[in-house]
Parts: sequence; C-alpha cells; structure tokens
Amino acid sequence: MLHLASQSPRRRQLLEQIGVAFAVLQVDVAEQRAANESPRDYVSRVACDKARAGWASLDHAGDVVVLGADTEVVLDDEVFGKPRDADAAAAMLRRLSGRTHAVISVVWLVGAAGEQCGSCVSQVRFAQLDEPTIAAYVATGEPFGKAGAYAIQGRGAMLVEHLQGSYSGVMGLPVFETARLLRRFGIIPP
Ligand SMILES: Cc1cn([C@H]2C[C@H](O)[C@@H](COP(=O)(O)OP(=O)(O)OP(=O)(O)O)O2)c(=O)[nH]c1=O
Repeated sequence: MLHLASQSPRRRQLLEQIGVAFAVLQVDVAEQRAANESPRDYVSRVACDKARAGWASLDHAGDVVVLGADTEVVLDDEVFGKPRDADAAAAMLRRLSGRTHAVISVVWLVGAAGEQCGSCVSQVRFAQLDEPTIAAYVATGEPFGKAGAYAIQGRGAMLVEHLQGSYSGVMGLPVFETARLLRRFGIIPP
C-alpha cells in the first residue's frame, strides 16, 4: 500500500491522475536550507525527510511504501519557498519577472526494500510583470502555499512565457519519475 507523506492537494491530484491508490500521512518536517547546501541537495534532503518521517510513523504491517516529495523555485542560487505573506509573495514575483528560473522537484520512496529517489529540474521563463499585474495576482490568494508564489496549474499559467521540463514537476510531483519509482517498488505494474 502506498502512503503519501504530503498535505499538498497537487500531489494528491497528480497521483490520482495516474490511477494509483494511496493513503495520506501527516508529517511535519523542518524546511531550512543549511549553509553550503546546494539547492538540489536541499530539495532532495527535505523530500527524503518527509518520506522517512512517514515511514517512521507507520507500524510496517504489510507491504508499505511511503512517498515524500519537495518542490522549490531557484533563482541565482537562492531558494524561493512558500511566501509567508502578501509582501513576500509580491517580492518573489518581482524577482521572477522577465527572468528564467529553475524549479527543482525531488521524490523519494521509502519501503522495506530500501530508499530510492527521482528528480527533475525544469526551466520556467516569466513574462515581464508590472506592479498592477503582481498586485492583482497576489490578491487572488493563489501564491500562498506555492513555492515561488505562483501556480502554473492556475492563473499563474498567464505569467509563464515558456516551460522547458516537466509540467507535473513544477506542480509538485514529477509524474514520469514518480511512475518509474512506483514500478520499481511494485506499486504499479511494469
Ligand atoms: C511552482 C509551483 C509550486 N506549487 C506548489 C507545489 C507544492 O505543494 C508547493 C511547494 O511546497 P512543498 O514544500 O514542496 O510542499 P507542500 O508544503 O505544499 O506539501 P508537503 O510538504 O506536505 O508535501 O508549491 C504549485 O502548486 N504550482 C507551481 O507552479
């Protein structure tokens, strides 16, 4: 049985999209990048921490596999997590305006058979955003709870001029890489 160690509705939606049955686990993991930790290593560590915390919370009866994932926006080696308020959201969007940033998504599966990960890095180019556009977007409330203060699956799609990489990865769970892992763990057929 697959357990999703995530509160993200996007991750639930993407797993449902590929027809996988799963249960949701609540885990609480600190998201704090260490000094000298690369953005890629940071995202991977947090995703792994989520999966391990989920695994630790279960009694391991039966064939249990836990999925943890993390997604962050990276610009100039700076990691943009979820904005804490409207000012922080507007500041992130100002920084992303007219530039190309990376979205790193890492997924870990933890089970009795061991631990494995998959990852993807997408490049997203934002249109030039003026202040009224930023203010109107923040006022929709959509930036909250989203890394980089936007949602490509929502109104935020209007800000994205170009995407190279994985749409589902930007949304929070790279489906291709996730499916490959789920096959290896016997959750979906080969
Ligand atoms: C860039 C981008 C991010 N996001 C979301 C996906 C993730 O939910 C969130 C990044 O935060 P995460 O810390 O990866 O995930 P989370 O806090 O939502 O959920 P949990 O830790 O319980 O697994 O940003 C979008 O929905 N659309 C986007 O376009």
